[in-house]
Amino acid sequence: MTDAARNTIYALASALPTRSGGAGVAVIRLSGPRACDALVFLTEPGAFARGGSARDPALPEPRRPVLRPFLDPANGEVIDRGLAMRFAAPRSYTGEDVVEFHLHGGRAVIDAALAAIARLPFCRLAEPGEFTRRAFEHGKLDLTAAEGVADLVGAETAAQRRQALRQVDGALGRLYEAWRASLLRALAHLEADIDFPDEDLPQGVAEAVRPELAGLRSAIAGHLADRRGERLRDGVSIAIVGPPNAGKSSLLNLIAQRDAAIVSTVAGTTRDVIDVHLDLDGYPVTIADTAGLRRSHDPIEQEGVRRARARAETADLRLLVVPAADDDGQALDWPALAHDAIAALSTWSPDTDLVIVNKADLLGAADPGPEGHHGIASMRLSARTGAGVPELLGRLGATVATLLGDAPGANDPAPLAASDNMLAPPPLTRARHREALADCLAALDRALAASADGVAPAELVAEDVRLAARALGRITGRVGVEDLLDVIFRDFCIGK
Ligand SMILES: Nc1nc2c(ncn2[C@@H]2O[C@H](COP(=O)(O)OP(=O)(O)OP(=O)(O)O)[C@@H](O)[C@H]2O)c(=O)[nH]1
Ligand SMILES: [K+]
Ligand SMILES: [Mg+2]
Repeated sequence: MTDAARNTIYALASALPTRSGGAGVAVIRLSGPRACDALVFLTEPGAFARGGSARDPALPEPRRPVLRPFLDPANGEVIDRGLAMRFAAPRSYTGEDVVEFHLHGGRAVIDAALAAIARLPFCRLAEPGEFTRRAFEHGKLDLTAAEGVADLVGAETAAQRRQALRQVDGALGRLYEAWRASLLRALAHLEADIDFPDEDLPQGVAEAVRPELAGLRSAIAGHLADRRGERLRDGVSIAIVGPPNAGKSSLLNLIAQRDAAIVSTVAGTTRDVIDVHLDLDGYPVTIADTAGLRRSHDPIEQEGVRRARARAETADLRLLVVPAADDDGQALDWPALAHDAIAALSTWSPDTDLVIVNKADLLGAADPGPEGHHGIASMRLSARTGAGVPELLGRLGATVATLLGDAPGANDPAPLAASDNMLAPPPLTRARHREALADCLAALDRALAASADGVAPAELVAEDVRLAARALGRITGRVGVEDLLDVIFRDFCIGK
């Protein structure tokens, strides 16, 4: 049988069993023209040898699970007993005939079941993302919703889950399609002018579509300027920076609740950037510990300081840690240390960043120090005793919520607390969308410039409006995406 004929695909849809054991249930999914034949062959003794088919009486009603033995079609051995269910095309996830088996989740069961399916000559193992790709190809969802499926499976926090689910439901796709529809309307006007140039129009058509194009331009520019969706998908990035031995790694370990970074009395211990991913009040954050900022002759430490600076510059939020005392308990001039560190980096933001005066356990109550540093608020804590850390986390949580466009506390388990945010237009979530929107914006700018003088030929404006619409169509998958599909679905894992 040729590979093209093996177009009924199968895969384990649930997680692989780990070394410590399997889950209670494993789900194996098949999709394609002969999924129902597979169901019969895998559950009806002797059917494979007989050459039975989907018309076999053994086929259950669609969407009704039935308890069946799961057989090896080669020799009839019962591998497991579980639920079998089918979905008839087009009313299925992929739009094709789909069959699901719910078996026991142990490794031996899964291995034997997959090997049994592989013996059916018309079945092959699915590629990563192939189920969702087929769903896209059958018009079940647009590309943004397909990407939402991958994000939903990968979501680690409540806010990420909400954003991904909204995208699966098509909110982002609808926004882009509405923009595209308004471009296509403008294009239709322009084309009418091209086709019937002698009609006496009160005003140049190119000029007449300007308000619509200008409105769209500002909506897209606003959408591009909003980084909340990407921050939520990728995690808000927090950089811990400061002079050597300030206790940066100690603070990271305390927040992470594990020994992620080496702590020692030696100044210059940390060299690489150490990232820790955390769920902060339901929001995803990545906290980076970095090398202490100082001049050094050691090329490795120099590279560490370069990386620390680079991370601090690109982070969404900076925590500048300064020590209030040295290891012998001698008070240090920490305001001066803070001043130097602030002067050494260019990207400080009083809205988000904090100066953390660490080793407060060594600091007499007598030394409150200045409250603000170049407008950046400060707080004291002790990475040794943990004093002040809950306050820090509370403040970080509120700042992260604000960065993501939520009211502080919106993620608290209150009824539909985030509903306000749900009514706002969905934000941009991916670099792929950003690139296409930037192309769209550039084409719109050209169209607006060409139509500004009022005498531009409609053809000229129409061409750029067409390009702008095309750029939007590529986001949802309406136009010219064949070349993109392999890249997009490669990011999925097998079984999705
Ligand atoms: N007393 C006291 N000591 C602390 C505190 N935080 C850190 N230390 C000590 O300060 C020393 C340096 O801590 P680190 O966490 O390695 O400091 P760092 O800023 O990561 O240092 P580098 O990576 O070398 O830049 C260690 O001996 C810690 O135990 C604190 O709150 N109080
Ligand atoms: K150190
Ligand atoms: Mg360190």
